[in-house]
Amino acid sequence: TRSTRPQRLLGAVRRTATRGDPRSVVRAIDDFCRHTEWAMNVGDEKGTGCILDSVVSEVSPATVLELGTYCGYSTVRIATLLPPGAKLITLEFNPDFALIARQVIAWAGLEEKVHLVEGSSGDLIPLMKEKFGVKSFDLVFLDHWKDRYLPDTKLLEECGLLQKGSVLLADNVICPGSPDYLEYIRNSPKYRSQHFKSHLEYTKVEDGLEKSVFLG
Ligand SMILES: Cn1ncc2cc([C@H](O)c3cccc(CNC(=O)c4cc(-c5ccc(F)cc5)cc(O)c4O)c3)ccc21
Ligand SMILES: [Mg+2]
Repeated sequence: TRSTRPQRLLGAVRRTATRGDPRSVVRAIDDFCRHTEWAMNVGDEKGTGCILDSVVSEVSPATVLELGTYCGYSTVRIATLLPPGAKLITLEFNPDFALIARQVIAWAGLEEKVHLVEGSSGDLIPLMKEKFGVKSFDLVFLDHWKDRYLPDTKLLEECGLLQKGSVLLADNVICPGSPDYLEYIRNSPKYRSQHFKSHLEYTKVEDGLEKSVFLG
C-alpha cells in the first residue's frame, strides 16, 4: 500500500541526515518539505529565522512540554538547544505519528533528552506531576489541534504546572489560527503576550507565533 507522508519524511531523514547530528536532521526535513512534499512542521523560518530557536535559547528551560509531536521536527529543534540535564516531554495521540517521531528523534541521537508520551493532552496534562514527576514547565510549545490551545492552557493553570516566568509559545495563531486562545491570552492579566509575525512553514502565507509569559 502507498506510504504515508510521515513515512516518506522519515525516509528522507534516513537517506540524507547524519545519524547523531540533529542539525542535519532538521535540514533534511526542511529540504524535503520545501522541495518534495509539504508537511506541517513549524519549519525553518518560524524555527531558526526568529522565534522558536531564540525563545528556547533565551528561556534555557529545564523542563519543556510540547503539545503535538507530529514527526518530531520541532522536538529535535528544541531538544538540540536544551541545557544539559534538561527534559522535553512531548505528547502525541496519533500512534502512527508517534512511531515516526520516535525514529526521527533517535536518528538525531536525542532519545536521552526527549520523553515522547502517547496520548491526548487533555488526559495526560493532569498526570504530569504524579506520573512524570514534573513540578512545573519552564516552556510549553503549543502545536497540536488549534481548538485545544485554550482548554489545555487553562488545564495547565488548574494543574499548577505553570509558575511565574513560564513561557507559552503557540504556533499557527494566524494560520490555521486559534482565535479563542489569542483572545484569552492577550486579555488575561495573568499573561504578558508578544506576537511574532512570520509565514506558514515553507510558504508565503501569513502566520505567526504568540509568546506569552505567565505572571503567576
Ligand atoms: C489533543 N492532542 N494531544 C496531542 C495531540 C497531537 C496531535 C497531532 O500532533 C496533530 C495531528 C493533526 C494536526 C495537528 C495540529 N497542527 C495543525 O493542524 C497544523 C496545520 C497547518 C496547516 C496550515 C495550512 C494548511 F493549508 C494546512 C495545514 C500548519 C501547522 O503548522 C499545524 O501545526 C496535530 C493532535 C492533537 C493532540
Ligand atoms: Mg504548527
